[in-house]
Amino acid sequence: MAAGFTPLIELSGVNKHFGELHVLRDIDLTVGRGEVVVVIGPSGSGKSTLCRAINRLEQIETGRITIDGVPLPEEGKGLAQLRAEVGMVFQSFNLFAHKTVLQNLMLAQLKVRKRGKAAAEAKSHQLLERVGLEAHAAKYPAQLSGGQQQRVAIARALAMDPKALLFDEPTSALDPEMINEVLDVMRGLAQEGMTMVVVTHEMGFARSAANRVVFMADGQILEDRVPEDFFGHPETDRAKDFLSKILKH
Ligand SMILES: Nc1ncnc2c1ncn2[C@@H]1O[C@H](COP(=O)(O)OP(=O)(O)OP(=O)(O)O)[C@@H](O)[C@H]1O
Repeated sequence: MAAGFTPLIELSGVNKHFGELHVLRDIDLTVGRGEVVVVIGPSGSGKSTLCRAINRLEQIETGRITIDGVPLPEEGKGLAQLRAEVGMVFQSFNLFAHKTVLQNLMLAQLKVRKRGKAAAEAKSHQLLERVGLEAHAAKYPAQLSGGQQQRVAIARALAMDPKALLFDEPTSALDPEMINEVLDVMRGLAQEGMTMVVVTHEMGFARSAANRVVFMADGQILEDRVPEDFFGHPETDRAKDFLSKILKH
């Protein structure tokens, strides 16, 4: 964790296998309140699995994950609450196709947050305004561009008043011209102090918005440093190799 932050998300000694594959190896990671941690690394290094483990979309075998000092709940109500408090934004948006944009934003507010209809509706409109999509409230996801759908997904996560947001390759499914409209919303959140863990291949975002860059390879965290240090002087051969390949593109 960078200096000046207090811990919000803590992983210690986390291990997970998929069959023979040791996908998370003794992961220790602390994310401070208000900190933006960008997770990068080669394909298959365990970045998504790490992100999903924090939201308990993947079960870990050994180790401990806590949010605000409280271990992740096992199941049931506590799990829905966790996923509200630590929202996740996926590569594929995961909006309900048969619901309007407004309904997508309202659903979990009514069901999980137990907000009244008027309060949920007001909050939804306010967030749609914030991500620049107020005019699209009555549309269905398929009527929006990918970038717009992802901004709806971010607004939906924000509607739960999360303590933190996890982003799993939020721009990987987007056409290049739409990437920035999503990254701009994320930069805004970072500036406002949202705690964020972001798995991404967008190195520009990592450089400009991250407090720390976590570099993973083969299920391990090999480097965990401030962006200037990581990009300026990567320490491990794996990171040097990764950066030389990715920065060529
Ligand atoms: N449900 C699963 N069952 C079996 N293997 C899986 C499963 N999910 C992921 N894996 C494997 O675990 C490894 C790590 O996957 P993960 O998606 O966490 O990597 P990643 O670093 O996010 O990769 P990418 O950048 O390609 O998304 C990969 O080899 C992947 O094929």
